[in-house]
Amino acid sequence: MDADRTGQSAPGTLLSVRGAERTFQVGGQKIPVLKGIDMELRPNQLVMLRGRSGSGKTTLLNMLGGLDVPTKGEIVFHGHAFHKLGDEERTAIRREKIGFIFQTYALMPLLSAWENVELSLRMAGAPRGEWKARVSHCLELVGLTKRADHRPYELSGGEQQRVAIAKAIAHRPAMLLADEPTAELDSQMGAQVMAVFREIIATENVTICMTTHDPTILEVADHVYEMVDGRFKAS
Ligand SMILES: Nc1ncnc2c1ncn2[C@@H]1O[C@H](COP(=O)(O)OP(=O)(O)OP(=O)(O)O)[C@@H](O)[C@H]1O
Repeated sequence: MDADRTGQSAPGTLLSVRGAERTFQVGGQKIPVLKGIDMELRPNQLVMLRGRSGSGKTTLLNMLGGLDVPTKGEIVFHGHAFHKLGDEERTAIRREKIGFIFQTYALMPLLSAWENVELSLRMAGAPRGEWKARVSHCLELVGLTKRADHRPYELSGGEQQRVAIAKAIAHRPAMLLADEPTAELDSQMGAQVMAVFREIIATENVTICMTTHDPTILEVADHVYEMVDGRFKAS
């Protein structure tokens, strides 16, 4: 990779965002959604983005994961300057180093929990000989060893979200991005998901950045960024 496409960030930084703006063009109109974001993610952190609906959390999360690029500003992940890379290059980095978790689990309905996690290793191109041990380890981490043969419809919402977490970490990403991962869960199941997140950070060398509306789970975060109308409120 040439020097132009690599980025420098401070030592110990996994991801850095500098002056990021995102404007969408709708019809003839320009709509500014992110208006100058600066943030940092360090290894083994749990970071939360909170803010009202429409404040720009999902737009930012998409940029952190290289699904979208800023109109202006810089995003450097793991030494890769996302703002200078094309779709294909960002996709390749994403496949290898980033995991995603969504509000609505995103599992394959006809596959068992085990097969869902295995699919993620298959897609990442992990050697077949490693699948069994890794799937088993990931399901154990999320406390679902006994549910390995169940299909999503045979699992509770919280269990399905934990399968989705096992699936997202199977290929050993450095960063996990989660958009409202507890929004569909009751408070007990939400707390279980947060406990799993803390466990994964402690044992899998991963940083998690998630959006949330739920004030009760903010206290487990290492850092909270509050977003108001496309900017971070000073904390
Ligand atoms: N592709 C797009 N084109 C035009 N406008 C967009 C696009 N994506 C997002 N927006 C607008 O940007 C604003 C922020 O949306 P975003 O989904 O980032 O907010 P959010 O904070 O994640 O909200 P929620 O909590 O409801 O998910 C909204 O007004 C939305 O309509």
